[in-house]
Amino acid sequence: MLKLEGVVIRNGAFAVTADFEVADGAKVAVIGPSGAGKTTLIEGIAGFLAVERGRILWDGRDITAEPPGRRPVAMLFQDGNLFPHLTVAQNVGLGIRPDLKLDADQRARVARAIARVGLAGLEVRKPAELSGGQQSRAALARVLVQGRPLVLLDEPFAALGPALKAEMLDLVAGLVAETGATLMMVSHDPGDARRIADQVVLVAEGRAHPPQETTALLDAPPPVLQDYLGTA
Ligand SMILES: Nc1ncnc2c1ncn2[C@@H]1O[C@H](COP(=O)(O)OP(=O)(O)OP(=O)(O)O)[C@@H](O)[C@H]1O
Repeated sequence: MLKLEGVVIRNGAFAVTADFEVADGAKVAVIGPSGAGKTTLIEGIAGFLAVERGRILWDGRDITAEPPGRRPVAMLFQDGNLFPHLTVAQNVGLGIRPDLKLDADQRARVARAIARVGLAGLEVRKPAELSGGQQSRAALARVLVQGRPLVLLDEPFAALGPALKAEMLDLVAGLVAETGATLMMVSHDPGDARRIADQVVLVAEGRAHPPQETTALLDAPPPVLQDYLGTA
């Protein structure tokens, strides 16, 4: 279980506060107005931004001071997920070892992850030789191969068209269901939350609110969310 205990995460002059728990295996969308602090929250949990106050716990273990690579976290960013000079297999292999010195078992794990996201046969291609959707799949394979129990996505599919985005969201939902991982996904689209998230963390006015049931929140949004959704 992820627990944020009186957490304050700072990003320059801006700070976001969070004090809540996320249950194991939950699928949580992080939504809220632009600039409200969604990325700040996710990067604080991942360890790319320091926690100024409070503690982050995973299964009771204090991970507040751990570097990103030691946290139980795999993260997918908005862009720049793939290295252009490396093949699909090498990009995925980075999820296991940054120096890419993989043994036979590890190479087999890479192959399985690539097959699971539907890219079997494309292992030796470079990112520029893939479509946008295929690039997203390769980035997801790298998340999968890490086998981490907490998956953080920061709007990784924003550049894809609606049909392709829906396909990728369903793939993400399937992958986390298979592995039992907990998912937190930043999105600007409430439709994404309805599609795969059972809960929503609303980030607004410098505060990340505790997870609420997706349909209940989106069907009866509080004023700050109404403004954002344009339903006020
Ligand atoms: N490096 C930085 N230094 C100072 N302020 C920053 C920095 N990065 C972001 N901010 C500010 O922190 C606030 C929160 O940014 P953040 O990216 O977390 O918001 P967000 O909710 O993810 O926004 P968006 O939906 O537009 O991506 C914003 O007001 C932003 O201007």
